[in-house]
Amino acid sequence: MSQMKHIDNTPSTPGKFKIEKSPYNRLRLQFSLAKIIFWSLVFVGLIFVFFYRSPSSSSHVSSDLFRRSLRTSSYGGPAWEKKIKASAKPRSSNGMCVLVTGAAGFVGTHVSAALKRRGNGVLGLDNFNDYYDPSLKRARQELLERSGVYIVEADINDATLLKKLFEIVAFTHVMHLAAQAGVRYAMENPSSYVHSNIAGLVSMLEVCKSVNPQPSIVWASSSSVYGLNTKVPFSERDRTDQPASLYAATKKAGEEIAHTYNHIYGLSITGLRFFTVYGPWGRPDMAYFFFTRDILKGKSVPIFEAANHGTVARDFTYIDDIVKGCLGALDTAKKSTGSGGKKKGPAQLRVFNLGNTSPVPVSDLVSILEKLLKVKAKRLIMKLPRNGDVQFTHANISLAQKEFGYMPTTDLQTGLKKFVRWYLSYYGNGKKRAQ
Ligand SMILES: O=C(O)[C@H]1O[C@H](OP(=O)(O)OP(=O)(O)OC[C@H]2O[C@@H](n3ccc(=O)[nH]c3=O)[C@H](O)[C@@H]2O)[C@H](O)[C@@H](O)[C@H]1O
Repeated sequence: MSQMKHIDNTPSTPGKFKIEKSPYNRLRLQFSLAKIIFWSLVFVGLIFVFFYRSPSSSSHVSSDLFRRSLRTSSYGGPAWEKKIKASAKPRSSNGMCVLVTGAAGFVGTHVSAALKRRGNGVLGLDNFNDYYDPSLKRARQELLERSGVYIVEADINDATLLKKLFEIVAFTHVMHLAAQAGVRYAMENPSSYVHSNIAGLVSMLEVCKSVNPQPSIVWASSSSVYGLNTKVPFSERDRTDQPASLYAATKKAGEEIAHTYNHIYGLSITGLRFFTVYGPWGRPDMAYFFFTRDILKGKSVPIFEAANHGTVARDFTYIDDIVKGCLGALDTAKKSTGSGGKKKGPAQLRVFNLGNTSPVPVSDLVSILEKLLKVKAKRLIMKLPRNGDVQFTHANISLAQKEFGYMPTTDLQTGLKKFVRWYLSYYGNGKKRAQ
């Protein structure tokens, strides 16, 4: 301290000592100080405004996120509640009543329609984001509306809305399919995966744990959690700690989050690891879909190849088989044991592979499409990019088979035939094409 005092009192120049002695100069110094502070504040303010408003800063990502998924349309009112109740009403009084998130998505549409067909009450929820052509989602919505399924347009991060839905309807089950899909897109827009697959999942589980009665939850995990695992076929007991993409990492995180909510709150939770699901009304970002579009357009088709001409293969699984698996999981889901945020006893926690058990090389997929479309593909062999892809997937389905009789019956040739028929009828034979 005494040393500090010494330093403070020692002028670096004799002149400086004199300035501080004169009252006039002290006034001038205070005035200059005030000026410096003023201009510093102006400068800091300008920097703040620049970064806050800059389109290339991180705010771009958040505004993009907002545009893509936080769009929650206005809701409420007696007419709105009436629509919800009508959609969610099961045919028989003891029937299942299911909230399907991601209902305008590929799997969500098929599962919602199947549940409604067999007499369950179904309410859809979807944010209709533009990850891929939203008009396809709107067309799926029309399809569902015709069969009596209403879709509420909102994001799963909107907890107020979720709570409101549970106030209107005591859902027995939640089929949680809303997610940011796609393995490669995770490098372009990583925050969208965190937003939907992690924050969105937690938002949904938070509401489910606090309502009374708690619903049973079945949700979409992914074959991608096996990542760099090389032991085939992939079994639920295999390691899943080497994800190759952020998509896979968020799905793996989802499985751990599910464990936590099961453990603390007694929620009954079943995760389904889907293996490359394809079929009519599918996702335009997936290879079989845009290969079809590009073969018809005469554009080249990039076919990935592993090192040393290694085959890249997928356990492509047809949508109808996946729907059967989803319904089987819902039907065998036990009740949650907690209520109002408190656990009363141990609850069911399961994970199942839903695959086809017969991987097909991507080049064979292209050959099948060529035959069905009667057009030769312009093949462009490319090195498997290091952006999230794994070389192969192959499901062991014995667990799902044992638990609820899951047994896929559609081979790739048969499934693609149905897909191509739908594609041509939906987009027209070369007239209206997928974007
Ligand atoms: O099972 C899953 O959990 C995931 O399945 C799906 O991922 P993937 O199996 O990667 O499907 P998809 O992109 O159709 O590529 C198919 C094949 O074509 C190869 N492929 C792909 C693109 C390309 O340009 N060329 C190519 O050869 C590519 O290497 C691959 O071998 C879902 O998109 C994902 O959301 C998730 O659900």
